Amino acid sequence: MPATSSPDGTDPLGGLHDALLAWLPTQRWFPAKGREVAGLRTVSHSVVSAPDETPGVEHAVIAVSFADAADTAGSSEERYQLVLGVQQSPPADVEYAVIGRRRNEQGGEDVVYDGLADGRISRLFLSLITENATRGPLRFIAEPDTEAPIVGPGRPLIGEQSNSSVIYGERAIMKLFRRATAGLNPDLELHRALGRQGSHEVAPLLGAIEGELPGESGAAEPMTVAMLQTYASNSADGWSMALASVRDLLAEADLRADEVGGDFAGEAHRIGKTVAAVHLELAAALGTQPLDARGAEEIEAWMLERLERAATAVEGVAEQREAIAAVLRGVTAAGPSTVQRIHGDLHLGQELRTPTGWLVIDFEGEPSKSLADRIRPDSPLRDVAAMLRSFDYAAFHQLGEWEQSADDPDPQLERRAQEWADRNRSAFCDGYAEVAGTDPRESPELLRAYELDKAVYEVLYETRNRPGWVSIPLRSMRRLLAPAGRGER
Ligand SMILES: Nc1ncnc2c1ncn2[C@@H]1O[C@H](COP(=O)(O)OP(=O)(O)O)[C@@H](O)[C@H]1O
Ligand SMILES: O=P(O)(O)O[C@H]1O[C@H](CO)[C@@H](O[C@H]2O[C@H](CO)[C@@H](O)[C@H](O)[C@H]2O)[C@H](O)[C@H]1O
Repeated sequence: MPATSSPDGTDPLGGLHDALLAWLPTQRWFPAKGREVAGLRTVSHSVVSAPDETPGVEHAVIAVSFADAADTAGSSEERYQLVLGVQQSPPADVEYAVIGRRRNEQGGEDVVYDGLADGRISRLFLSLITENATRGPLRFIAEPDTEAPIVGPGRPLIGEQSNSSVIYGERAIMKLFRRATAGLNPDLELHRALGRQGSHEVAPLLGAIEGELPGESGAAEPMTVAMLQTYASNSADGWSMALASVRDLLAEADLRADEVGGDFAGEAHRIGKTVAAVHLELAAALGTQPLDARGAEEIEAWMLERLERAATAVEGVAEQREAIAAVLRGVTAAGPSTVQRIHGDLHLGQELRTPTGWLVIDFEGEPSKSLADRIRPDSPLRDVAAMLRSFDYAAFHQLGEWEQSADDPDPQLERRAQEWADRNRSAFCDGYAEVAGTDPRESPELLRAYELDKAVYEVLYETRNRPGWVSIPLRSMRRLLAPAGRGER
């Protein structure tokens, strides 16, 4: 059971709470930027390093409470995991990751910093995984029948991320899940299931770190701390590739989407095939079940509840509330279908083009959903719809940079962006149908409901994270509501 305080009864992170409160909003993975933080408490704390090891390594879970409990995620307290490095004089290259200072048992002061910034700590974690070691409440587990490369220190991944990853010599990548949630993380669960299914569509799993989280009753519950997988070197993500293609098209005023050098349709087709293969493998590994009327009502109720939250937060949604609800009701109107485990938050940035094909990454599901909701079987059309949304995003997000003024959009540019989106959405569906054996476009009501639900989610997501982007899903919402599925953008 993780210690919640030091042996003398004091909170070992007590003196650091103010420093943590100042540090957290500066972290990319902290999703609650802009929310009013009411307080912080230590939920669990344990020492991971052996007594003679330098630097000291600690694992902690903190709970951050918010003044605005009516947040879009609806929670007033969120739990996060920390790996801390502790040393009196840490090397200069971790200075940027310093959180604060804390008195030590010798009467001196230690520097406490984000441990993943320290290559010595990431190297220690990698070797503990290969040894199947246990340290305090943490269990380091090598994936059976695989061998993690023993390489030097990890280097932190710099970039947009909801968690924190370190890369080991272009051979392996370890992701520390920042949100602390009891239960098996679906990213680990589905990578494990797909890997054991022999999937070529995901990067092979190499290991994991599991820990414990004190539950409501005080009893410890298992929790996924981190996941180690093969690093796909020489890969490019689908979002960057798609943006380059749209840029080429917008720059070539006289050419059609199929005539410009950077046409993406061939890749969109391959991505469609890859996503369908993942769905078939997930079905084979974890089963499918028929979606009866009750199940459909539950999914629909969830969508309608999200619509209410979005309508309360965003005027552009409130104005269209009834029309949106009518489309979402397509879920119960559509008749029987099948559900299974799916990705749950698919987009072009979750797909990596390697020299041999596409890989799908990050099976955590939508970050704002509870674990129970993220692992609930759902229609594969949710993933298909999310990809269709992503092609729209890629097509329209650069338009602002090309348009003379947002109030005076250039209809020619809009037409060209629309042409790119249509071409790639179709290519994706063609590829999907080829492998899945069923064409998603043959279920138009359900597909439209899932697409609109995703757009509603995106309006909320962008309002909170990237307000400058909110017009992208708002425009798509108007298009999806237009009578023939086409309209004002
Ligand atoms: N197996 C992998 N090989 C190469 N790069 C990867 C791999 N997994 C993730 N990445 C890179 O790390 C980034 C973040 O990974 P992701 O799983 O999406 O993290 P998060 O859940 O924190 O958003 C990705 O956008 C990609 O650039
Ligand atoms: O990658 P995450 O699992 O953190 O997913 C969240 O962030 C995504 C943005 O990074 C967000 O995706 C939205 O923006 C994408 C372009 O940046 C676009 O391709 C997607 O279609 C759009 O939904 C995702 O919704 C969110 O959950």
